[in-house]
Amino acid sequence: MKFEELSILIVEDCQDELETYISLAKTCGLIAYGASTSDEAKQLLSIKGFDFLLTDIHLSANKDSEIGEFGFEIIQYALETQPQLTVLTMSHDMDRAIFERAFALGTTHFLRKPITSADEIGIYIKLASQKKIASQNDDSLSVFLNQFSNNNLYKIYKNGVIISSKQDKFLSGVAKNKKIPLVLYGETGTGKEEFAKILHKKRVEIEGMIPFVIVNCPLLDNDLTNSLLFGHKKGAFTGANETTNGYVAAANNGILFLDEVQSLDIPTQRKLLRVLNDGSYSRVGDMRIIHTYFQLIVATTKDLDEEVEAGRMLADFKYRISGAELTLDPLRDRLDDISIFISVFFKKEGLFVNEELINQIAYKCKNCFWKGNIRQLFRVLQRMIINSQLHEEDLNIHHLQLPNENATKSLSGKKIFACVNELINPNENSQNELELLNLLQQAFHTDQSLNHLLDEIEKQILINAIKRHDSIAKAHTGLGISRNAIDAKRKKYKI
Ligand SMILES: Nc1ncnc2c1ncn2[C@@H]1O[C@H](COP(=O)(O)OP(=O)(O)OP(=O)(O)O)[C@@H](O)[C@H]1O
Repeated sequence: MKFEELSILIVEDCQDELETYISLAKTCGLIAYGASTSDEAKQLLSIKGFDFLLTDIHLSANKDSEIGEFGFEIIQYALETQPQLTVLTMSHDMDRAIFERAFALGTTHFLRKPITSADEIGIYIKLASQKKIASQNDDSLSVFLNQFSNNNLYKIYKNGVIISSKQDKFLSGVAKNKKIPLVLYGETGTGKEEFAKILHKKRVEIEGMIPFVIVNCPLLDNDLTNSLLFGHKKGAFTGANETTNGYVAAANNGILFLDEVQSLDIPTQRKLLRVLNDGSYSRVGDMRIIHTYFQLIVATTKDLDEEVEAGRMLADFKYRISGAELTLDPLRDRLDDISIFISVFFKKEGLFVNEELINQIAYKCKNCFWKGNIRQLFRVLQRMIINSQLHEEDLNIHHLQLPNENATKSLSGKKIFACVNELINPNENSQNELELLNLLQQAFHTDQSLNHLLDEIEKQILINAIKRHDSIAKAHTGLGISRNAIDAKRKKYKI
């Protein structure tokens, strides 16, 4: 893979690694420059234009300073001074917070260190260039997206976020009623944060720029939680050299998004409750009462009623954060949407993929469990592109590598039926079990709508689980779905 005449700045604090990366980049035909601290990188960026930046995250500001996450500062500086630049980030640490912050700042791809081959650099440079061209070619993306949006079932945003028209309307309603909090339920990777961002976008369209503050609750450091959320007064504790405003102040007149809200401890819930009731709070080490008003969005992978029942969440807090509620279904429950996700993903990556290949990929993906949901699907598709580039072949179905735990079971229909039959003793079959066996028999011997059959089977499983547990709360836990999900299914199947 050759990239003649294109230049790259590589920032890496380990001298040996820096030299290796420069030499690998040169093998790809890139004109490569190196820097080992953030000050050096900024200096180079201020005097010379580059096509690409490849930066480590953990490095020092200068030769005398300690190592910190200065890579973020470099990305920010680079894109401010050279907005046309394409940024790639590398790190040993594939920590999700780092990953997401790098992307939020404008990174197009994230490479795991150490990088050992020129091909690896070449592939990512090629992918990054395609993605950049696709995002600049906004018109073609919009025309493409409109094909799907026009059928009125979906709204597709320019950044590729796909949402049902019904959900979009719902969020528009919440945006107009900014006193209503929003609770987003859903497994990991179902798009809760994306939905929160859409709500913010809708409010900005109505009111102009307003703050949007994201708090990843599990990452709040126990000792510093109060200070991070509510700010502190200078001198309040050792190390409090300046008075700070916390997240709640930063969200004033805007939106505070508490991700994984169930992980907040009880004292913090109590303090937040006061803010949510009348907007009042005080900084750590300060008696003065201050006010802040924001719309609250919380996201959770848990059933909040159960959190209350288990004593992990204050009933008052749950009551106060409840308002509008949206449950984002797992990908395995929205198989009809898989083709659209795949099409939009490739379009955003700047790749033309024909309909036949999209259908083949979708067919295979529909048999997967997708425990990481849309995030996991997109990673698998990204891996597919990388596989095709590594083999220097046009993208084809053989490049698709489904995650192992998702591998389709290779039992034939007859074998599955025999297994089920063995599990259920025919002499003691309940009406419900017989119904299930009938359905499976029909499924294997006649042509019927797959979705209809799966719905019918799901219904029988739910009826059985509710009967077996004699409690809806226990049934949804047993089935590994949320309370909201079971309620929605009960409504759908009129159970
Ligand atoms: N509706 C969607 N349309 C397009 N892409 C989506 C959508 N939902 C999620 N994604 C993709 O999946 C990724 C993960 O989504 P997001 O972070 O919003 O999930 P989440 O539910 O907040 O996950 P977690 O609970 O782990 O924080 C996004 O970065 C995006 O690439």
